Amino acid sequence: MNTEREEILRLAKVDKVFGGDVQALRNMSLTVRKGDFISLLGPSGCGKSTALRLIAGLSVPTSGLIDWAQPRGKGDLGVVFQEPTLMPWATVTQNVYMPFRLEGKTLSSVKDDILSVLKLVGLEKFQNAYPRELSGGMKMRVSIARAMVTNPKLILMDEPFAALDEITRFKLNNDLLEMKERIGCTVIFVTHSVFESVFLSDRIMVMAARPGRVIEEVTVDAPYPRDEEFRTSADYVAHCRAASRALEQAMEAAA
Ligand SMILES: Nc1ncnc2c1ncn2[C@@H]1O[C@H](COP(=O)(O)OP(=O)(O)OP(=O)(O)O)[C@@H](O)[C@H]1O
Repeated sequence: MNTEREEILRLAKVDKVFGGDVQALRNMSLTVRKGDFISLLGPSGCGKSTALRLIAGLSVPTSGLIDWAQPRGKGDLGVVFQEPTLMPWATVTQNVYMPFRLEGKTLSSVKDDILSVLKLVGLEKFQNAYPRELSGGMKMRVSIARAMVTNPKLILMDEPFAALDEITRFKLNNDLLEMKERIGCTVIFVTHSVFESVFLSDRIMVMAARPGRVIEEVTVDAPYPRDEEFRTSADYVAHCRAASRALEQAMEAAA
């Protein structure tokens, strides 16, 4: 990990308590630097989505701080959910245009940005298609394009590939890393999957439930770009073993 890279965001001792007694997150600290690919890995209920919602500003911490290094502007944050959440009545282009529309920009002024992100996700031939004409993987690509189109400082992804079949998921994992290389974005990615977290991330925050907390940070120091060769390498397996062990400890800690 290169600590020289520009800092984007810092969480310091963040707690989130719901309804006075559900401690969804305890004492979470995390520094996010430009270019990081960080996974939040843990069992159901360990506070992964709560952490993303706090970072997105959709919820406020009960205590602790969430500090952006620079004031966050519109378009500085992209979010991808497990469901693609596309507007069924709108074309691919119109769906990807949405974040710009919220910024008050006209479609004609951002057409080139939309085309270039659709090329990035491999959907330039589907600009005028409607969501019902697309496969699950293609819909997720549109959702990723919509999150990336404003060139945000940070992209939050909440189990985006969990509902997809394994082959589509592997392909999207590969493509996501390729996109990250090409546009140099910064990602926080929520997943239940050890294999996915190791393939994608340079840092894995392994979390435990009741209360939700980070119990270990696993560093995946394998270089990018990563491809199918990495997925079958001894290095990959060794990192998966380390992350699995940390996850087992997380499950034991919550038992
Ligand atoms: N709005 C809310 N009100 C009350 N409790 C909540 C609320 N949101 C989350 N929780 C509780 O906080 C804890 C953490 O939830 P969270 O959804 O962040 O976990 P998660 O790790 O993302 O789980 P999953 O992997 O199942 O999505 C859980 O016990 C959950 O029931």
